[in-house]
Amino acid sequence: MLAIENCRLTWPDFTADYTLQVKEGTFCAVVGPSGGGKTTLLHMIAGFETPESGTLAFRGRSLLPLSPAERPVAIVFQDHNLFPHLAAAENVALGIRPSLRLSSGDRARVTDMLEAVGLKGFENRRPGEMSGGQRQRVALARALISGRPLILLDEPFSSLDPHLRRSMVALVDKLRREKRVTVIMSIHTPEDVRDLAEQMVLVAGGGVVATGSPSAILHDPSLAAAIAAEPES
Ligand SMILES: Nc1ncnc2c1ncn2[C@@H]1O[C@H](COP(=O)(O)OP(=O)(O)OP(=O)(O)O)[C@@H](O)[C@H]1O
Repeated sequence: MLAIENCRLTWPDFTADYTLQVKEGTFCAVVGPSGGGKTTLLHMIAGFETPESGTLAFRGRSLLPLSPAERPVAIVFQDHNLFPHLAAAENVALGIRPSLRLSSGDRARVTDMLEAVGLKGFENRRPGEMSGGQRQRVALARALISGRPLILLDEPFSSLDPHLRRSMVALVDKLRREKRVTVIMSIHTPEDVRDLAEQMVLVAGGGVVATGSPSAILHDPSLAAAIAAEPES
């Protein structure tokens, strides 16, 4: 279980206070209006933002004393954060060996992971030689190969066309099951995750406004205004 209780962050123009529980192994989608606090929530779980108060624990252990590198968390950013001068295999290998001194076992794991995300044969391609969807597959592979049980994805597919976006969400869901990880993904287009996410969290005004099954959230008339505030990317 990921348990977040009254985690508060204050900036001059924005106050956030998050309370949320996510069961392990779940596909959890975070939706809500632009500027509502989705990215801030993910950054806080990853350790890039530190709450002034509250508790944040995974498997009963507080994450707050841990640096981002020490947390059981891997994050995929919207802009993928790949190193442009490194090949796909090296970018993925950074998830297990930041030094890039790879054993033959490491190389085999990288090849297997690239195959799992549908990039067999792309080992030597650099990010600039791949499409947006392929780059996000590399970023996903790097997050998954780390073996960290909590995978955060911050609007990872919003630059992709709707068809590709949906197939990437389906890939994330398939890999979540295979690798038995917990996925928390923020997304601007709730309909893309309606059939696959088990938990949907509506974040607005710096807090969790509602959480439940996607159909419960998306069919609740009192939440429609906040959800409809979402621009189609
Ligand atoms: N380091 C910071 N310092 C000050 N304000 C910040 C900081 N980080 C985020 N904010 C503010 O927090 C608010 C929430 O931002 P956040 O990026 O979490 O929203 P979001 O829901 O992810 O939006 P979007 O859907 O547009 O990505 C915004 O008003 C933003 O300006």
